[in-house]
Parts: sequence; C-alpha cells; structure tokens
Amino acid sequence: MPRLEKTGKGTKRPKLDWRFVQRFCSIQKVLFPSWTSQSVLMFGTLLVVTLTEQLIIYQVGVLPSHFYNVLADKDSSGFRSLVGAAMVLIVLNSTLKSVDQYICNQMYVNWRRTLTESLHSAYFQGRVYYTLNVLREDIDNPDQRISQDAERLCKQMSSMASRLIVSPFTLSYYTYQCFHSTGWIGPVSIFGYFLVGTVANKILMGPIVSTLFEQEKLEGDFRFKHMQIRVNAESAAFFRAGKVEHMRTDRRLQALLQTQRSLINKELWLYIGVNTFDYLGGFLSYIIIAIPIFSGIYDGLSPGELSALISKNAFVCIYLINGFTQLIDLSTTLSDVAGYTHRIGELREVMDDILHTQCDYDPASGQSYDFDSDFNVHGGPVDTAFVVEHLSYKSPYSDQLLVEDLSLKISQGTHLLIVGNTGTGKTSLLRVLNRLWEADSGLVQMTTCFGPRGTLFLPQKPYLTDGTLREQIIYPLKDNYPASGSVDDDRIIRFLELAGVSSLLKRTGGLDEKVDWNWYDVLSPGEMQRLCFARLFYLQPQYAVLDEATSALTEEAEAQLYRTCKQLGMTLVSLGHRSSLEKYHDVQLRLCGGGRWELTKLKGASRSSDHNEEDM
Ligand SMILES: Nc1ncnc2c1ncn2[C@@H]1O[C@H](COP(=O)(O)OP(=O)(O)OP(=O)(O)O)[C@@H](O)[C@H]1O
Repeated sequence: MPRLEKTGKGTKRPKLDWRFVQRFCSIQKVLFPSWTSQSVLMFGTLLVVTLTEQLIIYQVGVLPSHFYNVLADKDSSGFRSLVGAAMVLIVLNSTLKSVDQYICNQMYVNWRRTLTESLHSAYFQGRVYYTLNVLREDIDNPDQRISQDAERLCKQMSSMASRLIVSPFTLSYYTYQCFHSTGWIGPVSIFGYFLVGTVANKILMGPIVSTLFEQEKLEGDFRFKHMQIRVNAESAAFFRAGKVEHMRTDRRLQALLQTQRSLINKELWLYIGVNTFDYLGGFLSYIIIAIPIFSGIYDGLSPGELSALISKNAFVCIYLINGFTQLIDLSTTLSDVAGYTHRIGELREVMDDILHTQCDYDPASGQSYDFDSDFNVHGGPVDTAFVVEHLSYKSPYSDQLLVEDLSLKISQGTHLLIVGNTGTGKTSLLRVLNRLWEADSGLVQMTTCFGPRGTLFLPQKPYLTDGTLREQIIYPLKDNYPASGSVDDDRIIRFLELAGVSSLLKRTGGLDEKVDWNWYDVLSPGEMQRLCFARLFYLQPQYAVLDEATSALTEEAEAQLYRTCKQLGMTLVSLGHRSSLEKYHDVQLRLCGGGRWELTKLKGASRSSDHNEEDM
C-alpha cells in the first residue's frame, strides 16, 4: 500500500497571497457556474438595486439644502411639496436598503447551498469520506470545514457584496468629479493614499489570516471533543470520567480561547490602521487644496473665491475618499474571508487529490469502476465472490507486511473462517477485499456485485443510521427492496423475529414511526448486533462477510443466527476469536503475524502447508 504523505507539516501558513487568489477564484467558479445561474441573476439584481440606492441617497443628501431655501423664503407650498418629495425618497430609500439586505441574505443561502452541495458531492464520492477521516492526517476537521467554515465564508462574502459591487461605479463617478474640480492632483493624491493604506492593511491582515485558520481548527477540535463525550457518555460515566473529561475539554477550550485572544490582539492593529486611515482621509482634501495654495497657484483669488473653491473641492474629495475608506473598512471582513477560503480551498484540493490518486480500477482488467455501484462485477467464475492472488498488504504508515503472498478463492457454498491474534490483520484483509485499503502487491478481484444480490459486509462496529426501524433494516438501500408494500412489512417483521429483536417494533411503535432517540444510546451491543443480522436477512446477499458480528451474543444466539444465514442460502466469511464459530465453516484462514498465514480445512479436513493456494 502506498504510504500516504503527511503534507500538513510541509504546507505553508495560509496568507493573503497568490494561493489565496487561486483558491478564491476556484470557489467563485463553484458559486457562479454559468452566466445564467441563479447567483449571477441575484448579483445583477443586487447591482441594479444598489445603484438605484446610490441615486436616492444622493437625492436625500441634498434635501437639507432645499429645506434651508424654502424655510428662508417662508415658501409654504414649496415646503409642502418638499415634505412630500422627502417622504417618497425616504420610503424608497428604506425599501431599497431592505431589498438590498434581503437579496444579500438570499445570496448567502444560495451560495451556502451551492458550496456545501459541491463539497458533499466530492466528500461522498467513492470512499473519499473514509480516506479523509481515517487515513489522511494532513487535514483537520473536514466536518467543521463543510458545516461551519463554508457557512461563514458565504455569510462574510454576502455581507461584503453590496458594498463591493457598487464601488467601481461610485469610485469612477467621483474620480471624474474630483478631476473636474481639482485637476489631476486630487485623484492622484487620493489614489496614492489608498495605495499606501492598502499596503499597510495587507501587512496587518497577514497574521490575522493564519490565526483565523488556526482558530477554526481549534474550534473544530473543541466541538469534536464534545461530540466524543456525547457519543460515549455511558462508557465515560462507567469510568466516573467526569473530572478527567472536564479537564481535557477545558484544555481544548483554553487552547481555543488563547488563539482567539491572539486573533483579537492582531485585529487591534488592523482596527487602528483602518480607523487612522478613515480619519486621515477627512483631512486629505485640505492637504490636496493646500498644495496649490502654498505653491502660489491661487494667489490671484480673493479670500471669498478661495473659500468657495476649498468648500467645493472638499465636497468631491470627501466623497471619493469615502468610497475608498469603505473599501478599506472591509479589510477585517476580507481577512476572515481569506481564512475561510484557505480552509475550504485546502479541503477541496485534498479531496481532489484523493479522487485522483485512489486506484478505483480493477487491477485485472485495468478498467475503472464506481465504488458506490452495486454492480462492480468483473469477469470471473460465477460461483466465486473473491479471487485473491499473491496478495500482500500492510497498514497505513507501517512498513511491516501484515500478510504476504496470500492466494485464495472465496466460492459459493464454502464458508470461510478467518482467525488470528489481535492486530494480525484480519479486519485489514476485509478492508483490502472491500477496496478501502490498497494492496501492497498482488491481485484482489471481486467477482460478484456489492450489495443485496452479491456480497455484503457487516463491520465490527455495528453501524446504525438515523431514522425509523424500517430504515435501519433496509440500510444501505434507500427504498424498500423489492418494493412490495405489505409483503415487505411481513418479511421485515419475520426477520426481526428470527434475529430476536421483534421487541423493537413495540418500542418504536411501528416500522415507520420516527424515533427521537439515538439508536446507539438505547440499544445494547447485543441488540445492535441482532438488528444488523435482521438487516442481513432482509437483504439476503449471496455472500455475507461478518467481522466479529456475534461477539456480544451467547453461543445459542450465535447458532440460531448462523443457521438462519445458511437457510437463506448465504455463503459466510466470518472473522472471530471464538472456537464455537468453527462448526459453521468449512475452511479456516489463520493469520499468524509477520506476514505469515495458513489455510486449513475444517471438519476433519487435512491441514495444508503454509503459503499454499487452496481453491475453496
Ligand atoms: N487506520 C489505520 N491507520 C493505521 N494503522 C491501522 C489502521 N487501522 C488498523 N491499523 C493497524 O493495522 C493492524 C491490523 O489491524 P486489524 O484491524 O486488521 O487487526 P485485527 O487482526 O482485525 O485485530 P482484532 O482481532 O483486534 O480485530 C493493527 O496493528 C492496527 O493498529
């Protein structure tokens, strides 16, 4: 098995750099997939609304001067019509502002849906979710990234949207106005000032991006700790582990809070920078006008003309500066966006990498297959489930072979028992057969389909999904199989009885009653194992691979369940430590550790020598 590189240590600290731009653009491609997409339409509507809003704001801005005029002239009819116009403008303005906010919120939900669905489709493709959570150590908390970071990224982007979208228009308009009344000196000085402000803010934002990235990681760790306690509450309580868990959970909280404090400290400098930029901007217009005054260009003007010129210049310069300071004010939001962009971008890249490197192809035919499909059938004998030839495999991050040069066939009617000491690689063999792990060398061919009509695996930890009793039984099918209404109900009830868990029907109140409990909390380990057998009886695969599936049950219960499996025509591949299992199997594969194995015929059959292929 190729060793997975821990790329985490080698990766650079997330910054506001070219990598951020690349990741941001690739996320934008997801959010705006085409010119006719919903997001583009919403963005277009937002642009129209914000531009109209700007026009109205301008009209509202000049209202006071009109009021001065009509009041000074004691013009009552002018005053009445002005009040009417003011009311209309105010209603329009507040409506447009609310519509602007409304579109931003809709865009946020739309972006969140698009981004999360895109992450989901990569995450649940093939075995990416398994590799990401179990085998890759270079990426922290994928769940946190998908559920929280994606949400926050969309929220922050939507809060920036309306200010960003309108700025090119307002900036161009006021640059023109500024140039018109001050000549080149106004716009050039303001652009220069903005450039200095941007560089200063970029320097101040740098450490914030990486600290925010770290904070989100610790946030995920903290949440995971609470989830761990929630899932294992009973085991922890048996250990009277309240104090130790309290200490460990507090430790994670402290690490998180320390990083949050450090983030706030770094943000202080950014706030100082942003506020200084805002207030200095207020004076900039006077500095711009001071240059020609002190250089003697306006020496010919009277004091009255000069003050009119100053007031006119100050007005347009302040509008232009205001446009820029609004952009600079977005620095704090932008640093958040950068942090979240790096976290989502990194997740997308790792998932892409997994998808590209996973060898989802059949080594025999060289053809690719769909990991999730029921029909991953590749040519082979019809009465055989697996053909294994010269197989060697090891666990991830280990150089030691668990099994070396194993050859066997798993054929219909020949039940196989796999035994061996702890950690010798029994479950790992199932992982290799199920293609969760790649083999180091050799050939593994699955010659039946995966699922009800082929091979089904019952993992060591019973897996119970959320949902009704029927959904537990038919898992991993989404719908009844075969869809046959009440006949199916009768089958399910019969199999619940055969598995010894018909009492669950009474507890749940029926097959389709929604339950508000967590199945793991209310079922005993034995009940969980029996429920998994009821699932197996219902799905009736040709081959059932059982990993210590009866370890929590008595030998009598085990006998009953194995008998039923055989009556239903299943060929069994079992893993287990109990000698009582031998009588249900024909052949035994013993893993001896250090790569060695031996294959033995049970029921008095003669023992074959080490490393001998045996056709079963
Ligand atoms: N995800 C993993 N990453 C790294 N090592 C692993 C991983 N899963 C299993 N291993 C290691 O691989 C070895 C074989 O594990 P495996 O689960 O196959 O043991 P087993 O023979 O089934 O043991 P048991 O009888 O306890 O179930 C063990 O040393 C285990 O620690």
